[in-house]
Amino acid sequence: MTSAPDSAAPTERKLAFLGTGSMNGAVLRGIIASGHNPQAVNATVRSDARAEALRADTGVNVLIASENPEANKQAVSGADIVFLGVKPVGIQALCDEIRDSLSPQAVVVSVAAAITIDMMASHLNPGQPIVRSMPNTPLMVGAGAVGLSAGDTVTAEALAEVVQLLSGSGIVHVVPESQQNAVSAISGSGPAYAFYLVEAMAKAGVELGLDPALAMDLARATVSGAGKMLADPQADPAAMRRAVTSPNGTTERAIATFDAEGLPQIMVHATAAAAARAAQISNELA
Ligand SMILES: NC(=O)C1=CN([C@@H]2O[C@H](COP(=O)(O)OP(=O)(O)OC[C@H]3O[C@@H](n4cnc5c(N)ncnc54)[C@H](O)[C@@H]3O)[C@@H](O)[C@H]2O)C=CC1
Ligand SMILES: O=C(O)[C@@H]1CCC=N1
Repeated sequence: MTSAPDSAAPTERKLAFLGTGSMNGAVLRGIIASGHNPQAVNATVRSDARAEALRADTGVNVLIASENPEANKQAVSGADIVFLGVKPVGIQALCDEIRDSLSPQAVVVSVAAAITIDMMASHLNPGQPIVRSMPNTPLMVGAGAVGLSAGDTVTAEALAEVVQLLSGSGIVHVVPESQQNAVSAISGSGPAYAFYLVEAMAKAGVELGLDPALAMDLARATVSGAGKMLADPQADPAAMRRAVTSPNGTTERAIATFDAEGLPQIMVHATAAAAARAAQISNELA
């Protein structure tokens, strides 16, 4: 068992982000926006352009892995918490690469879909603390959702530290690892469903005769505004929907059409397909 050393203040703890693309970049931006010292953070990327953007946005130390073969190893040296942000197919090779550069107490947090704690453990040193997470990109604006599952060598204190770190930019739930594919299908992929809804609403507006730019502006502002209303943890989406739906009015006709054409069932099918794909990727990479 390991425990998080208490030598540094939480905002000074050394962090490393390996593969700082869309998702790990969103986690990093959320953590920096919530007050973590950027000088305590190393991040690796594979392009100069991404390195420049990340330095400008966050002030963290950026290493370019495509130019420096030691970048990932250097980034994790002395780190307390290491976020793995490459595609699922690359996680195990990344674990092999950094295994002997990690401090034995460093908590390895993967953001990858489908990669189990056991799959990572077999590519890291025995006892290395491992957390499997499923975050989402709204973390970058302080409105994310994260599911976390801890391996059995992660202490309660170390898990609490990861929860605290991410809680500054979203809600965090600790879930059994067996539920991670479902979390991925709902909140990991979910921002894409909301963006897809905006695209569909804008297209529908054009069908109704609106100018495309106007239709997109209305759709974007509407979903964004509804999202802000939902940010209150007490918000009840069904009650909020009813408040918009006048009896025998216009909204009622639209919702009746969604129901008649099976939108709730489509959501069940779509998320089942996403979760099944995660299980399939696990099997392919095991
Ligand atoms: N994009 C999303 O909304 C979400 C993604 N995820 C997970 O996040 C992971 C990354 O996905 P994205 O961010 O979408 O992909 P991405 O392609 O934007 O980010 C991956 C980054 O890693 C870099 N990279 C690859 N190998 C590297 C190496 N050896 N060293 C340093 N950098 C390296 C790539 O250049 C790229 O910038 C995946 O495992 C995915 O399952 C999880 C939840 C949501
Ligand atoms: O599409 C994917 O596989 C990743 C995992 C959840 C969101 N993006």
